[in-house]
Amino acid sequence: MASLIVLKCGGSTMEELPDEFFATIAKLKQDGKQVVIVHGGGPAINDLLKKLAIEPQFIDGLRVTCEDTMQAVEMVLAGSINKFLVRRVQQAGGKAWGMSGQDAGVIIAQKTVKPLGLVGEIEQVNKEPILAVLAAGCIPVLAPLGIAADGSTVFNINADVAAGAIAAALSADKLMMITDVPGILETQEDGTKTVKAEADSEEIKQMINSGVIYGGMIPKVTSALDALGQGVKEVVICKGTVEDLLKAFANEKTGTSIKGA
Ligand SMILES: Nc1ncnc2c1ncn2[C@@H]1O[C@H](COP(=O)(O)OP(=O)(O)O)[C@@H](O)[C@H]1O
Ligand SMILES: CC(=O)N[C@@H](CCC(=O)OP(=O)(O)O)C(=O)O
Repeated sequence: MASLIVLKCGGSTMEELPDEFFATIAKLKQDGKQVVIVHGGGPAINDLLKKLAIEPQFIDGLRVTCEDTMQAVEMVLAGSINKFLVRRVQQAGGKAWGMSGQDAGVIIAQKTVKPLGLVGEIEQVNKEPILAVLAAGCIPVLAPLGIAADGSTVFNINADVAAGAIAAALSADKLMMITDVPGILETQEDGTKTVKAEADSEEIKQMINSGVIYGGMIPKVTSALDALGQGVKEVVICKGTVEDLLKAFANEKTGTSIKGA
């Protein structure tokens, strides 16, 4: 298959990604590149919970998900955000096929043993439905939900974790984590912040321990390392500018590049 890139679009970017972002993806697809989008939606879930008078709660960056919260998560991720992205791709001339990890059993998950309620841990990713969507000439747009093996339960899955597992199952050439910062930032002695061009697993562990990497960046880098351990060639953390996309597909450096040992 042609080179395949998984794009994880963070909820933090939903209102920021310009038309040119989607036009570039549609053009890359026309040129024979394979693109799979996995999206988040944390801020939009928080907005809906606020309207429902439910206080969002997180442990280590993961949402504590009671049944009422799960309903809101499903509405936002599989509903509004997923279809918003489908419309953006189609407005840009591409053909998008929105689905969640529940559909066709793409993400089989089980309830985490952590005290997080209906948060799922991924047991298996079934890549065939994604490959079928690609073969149909469409761009798969996936919401990070999982389904129990017996079909009984829907689970909330962090989008970075879902994107890493999907990239691994597809043996993607690259996983691009598109977020609201241009890469992993480090503070220099003079106080300026610079993007770290490359990071390996040792450096990442040190940056987590020293607090340089915190909050929402933690699931990104841990999922990146997991994906690399499972055969993904490179993970890039970046803002997803048109330049970032073109460089990534041309195999040039952009943002922070994380490579396996
Ligand atoms: N070293 C770091 N460099 C850049 N961002 C960092 C770092 N450590 C933590 N972050 C935080 O991670 C955030 C991105 O994660 P998150 O808010 O979960 O975004 P998304 O919705 O795109 O997944 C940044 O906005 C920043 O606040
Ligand atoms: C278990 C868990 O935390 N799920 C996330 C799923 C969405 C997500 O990850 O969105 P971002 O990419 O915008 O962070 C949540 O409920 O917020």
